[in-house]
Amino acid sequence: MASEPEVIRDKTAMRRWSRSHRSKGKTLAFVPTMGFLHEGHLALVGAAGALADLTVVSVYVNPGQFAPSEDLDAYPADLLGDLHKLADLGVHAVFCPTNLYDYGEGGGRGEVQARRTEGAVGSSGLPVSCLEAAAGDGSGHETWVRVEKLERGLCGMSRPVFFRGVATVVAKLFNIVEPDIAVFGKKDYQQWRIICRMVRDLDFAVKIIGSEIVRESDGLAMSSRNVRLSPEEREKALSIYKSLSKAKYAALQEQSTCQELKSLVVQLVTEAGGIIDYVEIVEQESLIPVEEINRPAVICIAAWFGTVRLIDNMEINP
Ligand SMILES: Nc1ncnc2c1ncn2[C@@H]1O[C@H](COP(=O)(O)OP(=O)(O)OP(=O)(O)O)[C@@H](O)[C@H]1O
Ligand SMILES: CC(C)(CO)[C@@H](O)C(=O)[O-]
Ligand code: BAL
Repeated sequence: MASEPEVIRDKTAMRRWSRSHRSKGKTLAFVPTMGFLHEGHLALVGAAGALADLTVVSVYVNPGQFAPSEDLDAYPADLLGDLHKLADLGVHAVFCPTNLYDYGEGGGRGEVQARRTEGAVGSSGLPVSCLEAAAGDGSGHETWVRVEKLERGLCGMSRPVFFRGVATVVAKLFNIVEPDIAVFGKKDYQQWRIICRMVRDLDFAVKIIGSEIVRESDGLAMSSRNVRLSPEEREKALSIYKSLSKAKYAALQEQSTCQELKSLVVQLVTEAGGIIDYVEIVEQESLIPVEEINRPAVICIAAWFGTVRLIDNMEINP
């Protein structure tokens, strides 16, 4: 039986742990998560375990990537359950930071307490994240990593603070954990591409692995947010997978135009009762919209079912 992972809550202790193992020649693979782990996460952890001597998983719901109007407070959590699952997989350390944005007296605000300030805007006039909203005037943490073009479209349209928050927290986690390899899921396709670009552009010495989407047996992409769907919404949400599969078939067999493919997905999801945020077909690496599928593309969707916003995608390789 595998031994229990070391649970580390302090960022300095995390860096010390990593450095002590790295100084003995061990390689580290890292899987960042927001917890409430499901088989999708566990597949990433399994992939990570095969790629390095030691595996570190972080469990942290990052206020810096949620706008005050989003679902930070409703995000599901089950740390004990997560630790059991990670112990079964032989994970070596679980990083659950309590001081990620704490820079000491006078230099930071400690961890976020008050999170919600609807419609908060920063001094730049741009919407702020729950991190700045909690600090009141945004004077705590003020350094942000932005992957300027890749963050604009798709989820970036309706979540304007999301990707700078993700890029920033992942950069912080990389600086603390100092992994050799990090594994991200392709379910969050734009996020994965953004992290790859950030690592390239900023010369992080971390190899990024993109891991395939893990689905429920009926096709719904696994997501921590699925637990917030009612049984009826869960049924309706299946229209995402069904419509993407039909669109992929139509792209490959019938050479439909991208406009036709997008209309098909919009129609099927809307008929099922979903509210479309976006449906877009983009190049796999640049995420630039395409008119015709004559090169590797990916069809991406975000849609609401009740109060739950789900994302999914399917790569199309002509
Ligand atoms: N079904 C899945 N297949 C593959 N990777 C996944 C899947 N679900 C999540 N991941 C990956 O796990 C990592 C952590 O994601 P996260 O903790 O946000 O889980 P999540 O299920 O995506 O939650 P939610 O979608 O509700 O935010 C990310 O790299 C994400 O892409
Ligand atoms: C990468 C991540 C852990 C950063 O908070 C998060 O966006 C996620 O779980 O996908
Ligand atoms: N998996 C993406 C994290 C988020 O939606 O905030």
